[in-house]
Amino acid sequence: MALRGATASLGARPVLRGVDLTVEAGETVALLGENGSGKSTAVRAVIGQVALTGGSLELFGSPLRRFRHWRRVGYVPQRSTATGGVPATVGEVVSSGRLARRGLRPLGRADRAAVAHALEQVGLADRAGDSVEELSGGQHQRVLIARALAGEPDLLIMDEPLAGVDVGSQRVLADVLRAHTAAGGAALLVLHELGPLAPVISRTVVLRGGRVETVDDPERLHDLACHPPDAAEQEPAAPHAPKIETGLLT
Ligand SMILES: Nc1ncnc2c1ncn2[C@@H]1O[C@H](COP(=O)(O)OP(=O)(O)OP(=O)(O)O)[C@@H](O)[C@H]1O
Repeated sequence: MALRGATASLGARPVLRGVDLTVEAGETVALLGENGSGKSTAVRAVIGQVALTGGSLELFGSPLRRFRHWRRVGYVPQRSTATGGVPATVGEVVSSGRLARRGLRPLGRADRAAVAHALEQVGLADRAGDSVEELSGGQHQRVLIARALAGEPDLLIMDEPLAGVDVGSQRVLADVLRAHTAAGGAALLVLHELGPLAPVISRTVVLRGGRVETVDDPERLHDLACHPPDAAEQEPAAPHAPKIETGLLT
């Protein structure tokens, strides 16, 4: 996946102002930055939900206008936008992740196996028959992750997957990502903090004001990404800070 010089506006507001962002097979890239810096807009541009006004987007080597293999892309939206009051079981929600693959055909054996595997990966194999309304917030998030995994995507995109999620669920996600990239998949995650995901992040990209921020001092990544500038002196840097994106992508 490659965004190059991407610009986009929401209403009259320019939100992306020249973003370069690449994610290669086998990589997990974290997109960080302050509230309103354009992270969600950038990932929504990658899945075609926000139109670019300039620059380009390539998915698996094809320019967006020629790209048809959406089944290769799995998306986990910000939790609050995804599940408002839909009465469905965990199994039904996760099965909907197969839609792009099977169209309107009934679930086949491969579909059922993928759904079962996805539920197992997120530790919800025993909850398939439960209503999603009976789940906690963190379990809800796991369901959305399982829904994306069920589609067996090559590129997994998640918008703030750690929001409101306990350490146990964060570790589950780290395991999911490890398995995904070990199998050659790629992932792009919008995050506010790396937390337990730090060991599985290959690269971080920091957005500020709709542009990729140059981070000269890797020690300051954590502060630049997660805290307002005036808090920068108070917090230590993440112990295993991954490679920092400099804004000059090739
Ligand atoms: N529908 C909209 N119309 C106009 N402006 C919008 C709209 N949605 C978001 N914005 C603005 O676009 C900018 C970027 O928003 P975006 O959601 O991409 O930021 P973000 O980095 O994901 O923030 P957060 O960390 O708070 O989720 C913000 O200034 C926001 O106010």
